[in-house]
This record gives sequence, C-alpha cells and structure tokens, in this order.
Amino acid sequence: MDKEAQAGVDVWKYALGFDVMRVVKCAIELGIPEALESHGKPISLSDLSSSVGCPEISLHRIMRFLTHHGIFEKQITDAPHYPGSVFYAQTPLSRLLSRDNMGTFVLVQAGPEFGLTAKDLKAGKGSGVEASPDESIIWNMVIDKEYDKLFQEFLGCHAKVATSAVIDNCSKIFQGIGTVVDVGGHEGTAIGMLVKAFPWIRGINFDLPDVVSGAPLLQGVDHVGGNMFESVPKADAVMLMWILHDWSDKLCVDILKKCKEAIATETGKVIIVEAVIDEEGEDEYTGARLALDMTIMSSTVNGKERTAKEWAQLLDAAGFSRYTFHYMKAIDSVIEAYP
Ligand SMILES: C[S@@+](CC[C@H](N)C(=O)[O-])C[C@H]1O[C@@H](n2cnc3c(N)ncnc32)[C@H](O)[C@@H]1O
Ligand SMILES: COc1ccc(-c2cc(=O)c3c(O)c(O)c(O)cc3o2)cc1
Repeated sequence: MDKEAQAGVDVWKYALGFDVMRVVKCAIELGIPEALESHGKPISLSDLSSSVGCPEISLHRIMRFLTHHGIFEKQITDAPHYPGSVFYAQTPLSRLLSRDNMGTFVLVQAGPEFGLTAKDLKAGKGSGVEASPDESIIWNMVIDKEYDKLFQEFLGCHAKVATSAVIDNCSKIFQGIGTVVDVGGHEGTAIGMLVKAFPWIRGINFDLPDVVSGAPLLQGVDHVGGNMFESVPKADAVMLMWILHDWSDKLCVDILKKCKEAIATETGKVIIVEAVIDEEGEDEYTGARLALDMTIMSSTVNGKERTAKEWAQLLDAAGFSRYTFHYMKAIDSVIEAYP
C-alpha cells in the first residue's frame, strides 16, 4: 500500500480511536470479564445478558465490536442441538481487563473528562513553564467523591502491578537491606508486597497524614504520616514509585535531596520506580510510556515522564554520586541512586 492509501486507513485509528476505549470501559463497568470467568466455559448471549444485566440487542453489538478488536473470542458451536449458535469466551487480554487486574486503569483513564485542551497547552501546560504558582494542586479538574474512590482503587492496582514487576525482575536490589521507606506509598500496598517477598525487610509506608490514617494494618509495615517536602523517615533505602513524574524538575530535586538526607551516605540508596522514555529506540512498552506521559501532562501542573538523560540531570542536581538503570519488560524501570 502506498503512503497516501496507508494514511487513509490509519486516520481512522485517530478519528474513531476513543470509541475503542469507551466500549472497553463499558465492558469493564458491566463486569463482562468477570461474568465470563465465573461462567467457566464459553457463554451464550442470553446467559451473558442475564448475568451482566444488559439487553441482548445492545450486548450483541458490543460483543461484535469487542470480538473484532480481539478483546473477547467468539465461538460458533456445531453441537447438534445448537447449530450455528454463538458463544463468547475470555482471552488472555480480557482476563487482564478484569477490575481486580488492569480494569481500573481503563476506568480512570476514561474518567469523567480527559482534560488536555489546546487552551491548556497554549497557556504553557506540559512545557515546564509555571502554569500555576502552586504545584501542589495536581488536579486541574473537579473530582467528585465517587471518582476519588475509583482513583484510590486505581492506585492500589498500580502498586500491585508495578511491585510485581520489581519483585520478579529486580530482587537483587533488596538483598541485605534492613529498612525500606516507601515515600508516597499511598496505603502501603507496595511496601506490604516487598516485605512479604523479602521478609528480612522492615517496611515504612510514608504518605500524607490523611492518606495513612485510612491505610489498613499490614504485617511488617509501619505507617508514618508527613510531608516529603519537609522530611522523610530515616531508613536504609528510600523507594519513590510514581512520585517524581508528578512534579517539576525543581521540586523533584527538592524531594530527592530530602530522600538523600534520610539515608546513610556510605551504605544507603534511593530506589526510583518510574518510566524511562527512550526517544531513540522502541520496545513494546514505548507506546504505553508515551501515553502515560500524555496522562501526566493532562493531570498535573508540571509533571512528566523522563528520558534517561533527564533522570541523570535530576540525580546530578540532587547530589547523587552514581546511579544504575535496570530496564524491565514493563512500563517502568528501576533506578538505584547512591549518595
Ligand atoms: C501517584 S501516587 C503514587 C502511589 C504509589 N507510590 C504507586 O506507585 O502506586 C502519589 C502519592 O504521593 C502522595 N503524596 C503527594 N504529596 C505528598 C507529600 N507532600 N508527602 C508525602 N506523600 C505525598 C500521594 O498522597 C499519593 O499517595
Ligand atoms: C480524567 O482522566 C484522568 C485523569 C488523571 C489520570 C491519571 C492517571 C495517572 O496515572 C496518574 C498518575 O500516575 C499520577 O501520578 C497522578 O498524579 C495523576 C494521574 O492521573 C487518569 C485519567
């Protein structure tokens, strides 16, 4: 196909691209992945309709669309009593889209309104220019209670997914560490998983007082409330997961300096879990990292995903003497930084 013809095909991905996400979101809200899973075998349209409470006529159109996109699988039975009957089945992808897996990512992304506008961009959003003097206002939109609840659920899911990748790929970095403080650890999901995987570690979950006051009790983890711009609890290692991408370079340096003060100069380290954008090469997660950068641009004042060079500049500015990048087959990488 020549370039003009290919463009004519590709433009539809952009012209109607949001619709794929809208329908996937609907399927997650309806609980279709869970309904298929609990049925245990391919399910007919009428059984699926009763299970999720959606009329057959619209569910048929939704499933036609989603099977076309490979989210679910359509099977036509040739059983004598049901010739030509259509049944629907899970795929590896639809299993990952259940609410207790990555489903809440989609719900949060699709969220009340996805608010990156030309007006915001023209006013300097995402450029690093101070769009607002107060960077503590992360959100540029009004958040209702229900959406806030969903966002908290999404953070818990993110912590599970990201920490599993760290445990599976980077266990070595936790050898011989006595205490780890997870700065901005939300309700402690990540540090709870690390303490379980590496039982020699004592964990500290550090977040804003309002956040830790609602956190569940976790074995081997102390919850500490505070403000990372003022001080960070002392530990052998400090972890920062999906924290620095929320803030400007200047405030990241402030946070990193506070983390450096919390560890021993000779033996301590800071463990950063974040995306590293590769502008030269690509791997299968490049698209996801760039999409995350767009999300962060739309939802923070001056946050961004950073390249390896930008990470190095931040760490140099905060006074770290050396750092090591660990790349994983995941959206995130791990950076170990030493005082
Ligand atoms: C994007 S969430 C990341 C949560 C978790 N680390 C993860 O990766 O899923 C950012 C966290 O930083 C916390 N946070 C924001 N400002 C903070 C501050 N000044 N001091 C401590 N924690 C803060 C928020 O409450 C929130 O839990
Ligand atoms: C309305 O639609 C949305 C708004 C914000 C987000 C969102 C996704 C994140 O991953 C994310 C994040 O990681 C983060 O650190 C943050 O401060 C905000 C944030 O917002 C998704 C959809």
